[in-house]
Amino acid sequence: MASLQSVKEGGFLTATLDLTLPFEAGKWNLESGVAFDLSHRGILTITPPKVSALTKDIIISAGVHGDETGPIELVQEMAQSLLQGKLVPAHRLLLIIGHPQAINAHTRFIDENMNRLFAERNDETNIDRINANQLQYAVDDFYQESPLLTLQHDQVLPDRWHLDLHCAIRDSVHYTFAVSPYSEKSTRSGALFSFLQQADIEAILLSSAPSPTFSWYSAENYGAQGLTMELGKVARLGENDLIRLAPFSDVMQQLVCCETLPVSWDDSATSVYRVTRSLAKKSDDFSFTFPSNQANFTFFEHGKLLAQDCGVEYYSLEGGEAVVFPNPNVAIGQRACLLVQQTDVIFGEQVTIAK
Ligand SMILES: O=C(O)CCC(=O)N[C@@H](CCC(=O)O)C(=O)O
Ligand SMILES: [Zn+2]
Repeated sequence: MASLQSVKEGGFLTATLDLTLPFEAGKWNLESGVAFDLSHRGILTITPPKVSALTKDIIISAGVHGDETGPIELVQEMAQSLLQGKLVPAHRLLLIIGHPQAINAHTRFIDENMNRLFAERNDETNIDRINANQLQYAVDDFYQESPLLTLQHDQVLPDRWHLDLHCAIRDSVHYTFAVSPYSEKSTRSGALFSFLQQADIEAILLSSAPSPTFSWYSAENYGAQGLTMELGKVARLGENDLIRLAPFSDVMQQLVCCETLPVSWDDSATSVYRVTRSLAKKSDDFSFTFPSNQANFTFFEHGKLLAQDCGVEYYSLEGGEAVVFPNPNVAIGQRACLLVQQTDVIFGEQVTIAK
């Protein structure tokens, strides 16, 4: 079946991954008034039948890492329901399946980690860089060409969100968690944290420095409520336990289809961590003192030797630290792990760390 027809019938993922067929762009409407614009492979903009000052601009992306397939299945499920008219969105949506070549190859990336390519426009010397640029342009177009911009008064920007869905390589003390990228902009709203709690996300990590990730790109450049969502553990396409992700999937659907969600916060229901340090790999000598499959959020008491790199030793800080995303095999210069400590937050229109 031609790829555009396949998307119209709900096969967004299948058409995105079929690289034997040339890409065919298209725009169409459903009787409900929902409008679709397939502008590039894996990039689908959906406009609701009517917009108001309460309408959000929401990006939901998956497949930035090709082997993280549970989230890709969630995006396909949502796309299918919208394309077949079973769900009617209340907000503008950009659905993205980010890296078809890596998904087809069942690998995290082809030549280099695409989720480290969002700090700037890239020289297009490999497919990861070409795709990262394509995603940057798609985000730019979606936010900059929003009809919602004309509905806002006093230079207030539309309410922008970006959920970049991933899953973890290793086991984790918290099966689901979110990473909130660092930005000087107001990108940690009470509504965002309330959404995470309603969706049963177990923990939230507050980054303390800019990162070259996709969700950071939207937060930093567009003030979006951006998150990297870690949803379970990697498995092959079709072999994911989506039941465990059902609370998240349900509330994500409500986010898309309800004009507003109730906002509330219970300090005891979600663990919040602040990133104390990001350890960068400086040489091939880098090693951890624990196994490479150590679970995310494993806690180390103060003074424990965690890693060494060319004679420099890294010990856990006062109060102890937990390790997240430990990976000694990253490219030199890249993050080998995050170290985090639990923190209290003050909940309000924006969420801040309690000093
Ligand atoms: O499990 C792992 O080690 C990696 C899972 C993953 O891809 N995580 C993201 C987090 C991005 C962020 O810090 O916002 C990544 O490493 O790109
Ligand atoms: Zn990932």
